[in-house]
Amino acid sequence: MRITSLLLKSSSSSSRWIARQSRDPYVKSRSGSGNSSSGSQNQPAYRSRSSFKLLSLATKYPSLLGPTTAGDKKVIVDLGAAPGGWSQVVSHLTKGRGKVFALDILDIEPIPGVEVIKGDFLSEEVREELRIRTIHSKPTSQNQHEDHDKDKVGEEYTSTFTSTTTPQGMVDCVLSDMMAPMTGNKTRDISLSLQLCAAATVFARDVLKQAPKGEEVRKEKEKGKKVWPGGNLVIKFFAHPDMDEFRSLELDPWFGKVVVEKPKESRSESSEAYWVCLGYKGDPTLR
Ligand SMILES: C[S@@+](CC[C@H](N)C(=O)[O-])C[C@H]1O[C@@H](n2cnc3c(N)ncnc32)[C@H](O)[C@@H]1O
Repeated sequence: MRITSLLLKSSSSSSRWIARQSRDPYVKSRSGSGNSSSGSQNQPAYRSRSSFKLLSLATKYPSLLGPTTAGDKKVIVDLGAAPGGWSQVVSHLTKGRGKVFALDILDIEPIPGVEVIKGDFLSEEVREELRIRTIHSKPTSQNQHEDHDKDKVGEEYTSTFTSTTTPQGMVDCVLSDMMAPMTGNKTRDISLSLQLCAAATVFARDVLKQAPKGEEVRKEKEKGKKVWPGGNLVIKFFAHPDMDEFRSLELDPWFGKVVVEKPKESRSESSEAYWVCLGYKGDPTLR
């Protein structure tokens, strides 16, 4: 194909993209009138269109960012966080009282209360650094690390946790909106996406708070609704039979409840969806 036709092809797809963006209400409200710091009192401006997907999920699942215990500080990990929309939402919903770790290969402009880590999540060293940072995060009333308190920082503290097993997770919620650049080759794209899902899942198993044995699910006193006391995981995936198999083997047995969600803000022509995994129960073979 000649380069001119490639250019023509890309310019017509660019115009389609621009037209679609200008019609998209979530793109319009993302940055107010072009100023990303603008926004109303109730609805702050967010950096990404994707922010509205997380807002939608958090509205449907009020304890998504962590079991709602008054005064409890949440620890939340945001994977594939750039430009920072989901972290802004988390910071907003936790009223700045949570501890948020945002990781991406790309730069993320600072967000108050959010600790940014730049690195490739598929690198074992990067995952290990993030895991250690979550262990150093401020303990919550529920955490079971009282013997690893703040004065145990530095080498001793770190070396205690350099093994791949965390005795008890510190994290209330792991969010993954990670998405590798699409190559157009479906087999390759699904395989890359599966790799990211697998890395996020293994990491979540290592760091999430685990529901106490025998208390994996309970009913709320007032409304009689079911609640899952363990930590939660949200992962973006692309619909494919391999993904269904991944879910039934790697997610369903480990969580109290796993649901597929396609927020209305997610474009209908995209095969993306999210697994919302509630109530981490731990290794099914050990229960
Ligand atoms: C859809 S965007 C995330 C948008 C973000 N949730 C927001 O609201 O601003 C997907 C992100 O995944 C990141 N990503 C893809 N592969 C990654 C990897 N291996 N490690 C870290 N980040 C990765 C990309 O750099 C990209 O910023």
